[in-house]
Amino acid sequence: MEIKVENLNFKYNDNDVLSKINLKFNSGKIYGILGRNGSGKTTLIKLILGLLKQNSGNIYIGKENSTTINFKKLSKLIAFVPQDYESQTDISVIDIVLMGRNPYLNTFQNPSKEDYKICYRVMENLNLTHLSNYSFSKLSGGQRQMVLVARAIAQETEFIVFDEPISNLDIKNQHDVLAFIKNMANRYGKGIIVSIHDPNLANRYCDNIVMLKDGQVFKNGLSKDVFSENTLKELYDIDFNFIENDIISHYKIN
Ligand SMILES: Nc1ncnc2c1ncn2[C@@H]1O[C@H](COP(=O)(O)OP(=O)(O)OP(=O)(O)O)[C@@H](O)[C@H]1O
Repeated sequence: MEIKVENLNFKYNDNDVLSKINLKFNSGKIYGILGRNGSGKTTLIKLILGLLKQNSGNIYIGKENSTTINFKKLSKLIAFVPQDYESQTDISVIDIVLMGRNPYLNTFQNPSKEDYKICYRVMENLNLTHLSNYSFSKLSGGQRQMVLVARAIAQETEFIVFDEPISNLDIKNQHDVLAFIKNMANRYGKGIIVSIHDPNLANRYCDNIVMLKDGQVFKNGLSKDVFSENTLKELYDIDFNFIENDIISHYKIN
């Protein structure tokens, strides 16, 4: 499947946030979206998910236009992992993961044994089984993030969109989640769109990179072609060095 963004423009009130965005995302690849705070990464993700409506331009999810596709159908094609999700209610972890099965259920239909099996398998793969009866609202930010990843995987969609999935995670979990995501793309052919701040991790795990700057696509291409010391300096306004395969940033304190 392909997600195609065509000549997209979006404003909040009178402020241009995204202008003339043209992008294509394909199944089986990981696309990292980079850009400084406020550059429009979350806005682009919300537009793809149909949570915001563009002022002009089109987004195609496969052959369907995002403005006319029905929500249930969209939920079987794209899953979303938000930055965080605060639940005030005392809902258990397994019930959160089971929400990933909602697109496959009719109104008032309870999840089947098969739905439970899918959710428990995903939780086992993410080492979350021991948390299944915990209250979601009492977990740490990082644990909540892992549970939201599990919910998205249980949704069994062609694409998964992650908004900064590793921002709350310790270094080991950052690599675990990104390696897991990479496996989803390489082994199961899922398309992954992930907004991410760390260029080093993006370089290591993403096939393609989209850099947003001043509301426009600044660079778009294969990671190996896009990442350079000059490009990163232009994007973030600090110096970078490439040492073998690692990208090291240098911030001078005056
Ligand atoms: N609800 C809103 N109303 C008005 N302006 C908004 C709203 N949400 C975001 N913006 C503005 O839109 C611009 C893009 O925001 P967005 O959240 O897409 O950036 P981002 O690249 O995801 O940032 P970050 O890295 O900090 O998460 C920013 O200038 C922000 O102030």
